[in-house]
Amino acid sequence: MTSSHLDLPIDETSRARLAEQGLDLRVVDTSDAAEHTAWSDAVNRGFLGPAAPAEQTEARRAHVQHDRLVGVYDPTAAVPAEPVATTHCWPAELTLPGARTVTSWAISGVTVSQTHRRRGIARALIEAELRTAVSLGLPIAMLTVSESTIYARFGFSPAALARNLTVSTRRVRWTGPEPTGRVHHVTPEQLRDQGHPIVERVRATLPGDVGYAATSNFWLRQIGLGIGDDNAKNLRLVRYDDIAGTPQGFAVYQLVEDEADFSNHTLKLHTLVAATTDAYAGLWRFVLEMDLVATVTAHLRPVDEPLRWMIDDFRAVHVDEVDHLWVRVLDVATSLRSRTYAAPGRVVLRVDDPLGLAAGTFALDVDAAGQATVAVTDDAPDATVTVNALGSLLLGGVSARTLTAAGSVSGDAERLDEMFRSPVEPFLSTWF
Ligand SMILES: CC(=O)SCCNC(=O)CCNC(=O)[C@H](O)C(C)(C)COP(=O)(O)OP(=O)(O)OC[C@H]1O[C@@H](n2cnc3c(N)ncnc32)[C@H](O)[C@@H]1OP(=O)(O)O
Repeated sequence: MTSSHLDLPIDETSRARLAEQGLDLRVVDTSDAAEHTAWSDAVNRGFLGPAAPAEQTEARRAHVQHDRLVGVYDPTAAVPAEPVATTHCWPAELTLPGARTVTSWAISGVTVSQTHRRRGIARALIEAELRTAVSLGLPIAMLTVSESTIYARFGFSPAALARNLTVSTRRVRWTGPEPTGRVHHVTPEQLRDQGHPIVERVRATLPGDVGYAATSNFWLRQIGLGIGDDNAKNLRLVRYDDIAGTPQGFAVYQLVEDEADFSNHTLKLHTLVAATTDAYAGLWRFVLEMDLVATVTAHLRPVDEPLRWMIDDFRAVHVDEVDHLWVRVLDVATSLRSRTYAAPGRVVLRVDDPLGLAAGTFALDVDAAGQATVAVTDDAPDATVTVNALGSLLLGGVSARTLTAAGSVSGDAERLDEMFRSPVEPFLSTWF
């Protein structure tokens, strides 16, 4: 990296563009409680949430000390200290196929006040963050989205999908493996220490997953210890230990009563993380066979979830698929080098990028072990891809044939699929 993300100055191009509108683009000083509070209040309002109590906002400040917060300020606004637009970015580890990780630029907290919308402020902010990531030497930017209509224009594309499941548990008989371990009810404090190492073990091999620290609000909110979590009291936590007593998985859920029929509860499964297939079976079976429950809903589950192959009624599970992790390649050679490939070979890729950040022609040579070397080349391309398509292909979960049909890939899709497809479907297990 050329510089730390905390001391890199604000992007000059976007600063100048917004200054023409009388707006001031700057990095928020997180050591200044009032400045952070004003930024945080703007984010809450931008995402249509309630105002947060002062002590919660102050507690959150500790969690953003290593992040880059940006605000756009309008000196003519009635409350000029409160930004009219925000972003929140930090470097995070993204897993790629082959259990490789690459530090990428996570972009979050993108809001523009309703009073200032549709005059190019979000565009200035996003383009600034892309150039910031390039300045930091980070090859990829990534985000999760509130609406799937916003980010393609900036070169992002869905790279890991997710599923929401609804299971009619009365139709289900378990036909999967007999779990050999044991489920324990645990406290949030127990899971705080025991659960995060399991999350890390899974993340290390799961393309699309993104790392977060054991002290982060991302982790703490999953187990009911997040700041200002009104729902925490409703959460139930279980841990799965293998036959030797080693924790191998956990689940977090809550129960919702049907007031007309006490035997008709819904179990909302918030999280189920399993580092072994035995733990996976043990936790799902526990959830599916709970008395007084007729429906299990599970949000944010992997596309290749084995569950339906472990019960006798495939149609007891209703599946809804959504986009989840969006990826934007900034440095093609480093991105392509940062993963392994399913088949050896050579492919010359031309990458088209309207923003000009990643455009070029690159020769990808993969050896018998799946390791890549990448070089800029003048050779004729075997395939041409948009930068959006490259982001989707990079994680291995979207086929080049599909993207050819969609018009974002042309050329030798068959060879791209042989090389790029991942045996594990990419999945991001959190929101950010
Ligand atoms: C990673 C994240 O944080 S995801 C969260 C995104 N934020 C939200 O959903 C909060 C509520 N919405 C907002 O705060 C704002 O409406 C934003 C951030 C979505 C857009 O901000 P604006 O400043 O109005 O966008 P801006 O004027 O820069 O528009 C940029 C482009 O995106 C388009 N665009 C903006 N918002 C939307 C939208 N909601 N849906 C589709 N297109 C959109 C514009 O038409 C424009 O297109 P063009 O440049 O190709 O002609």
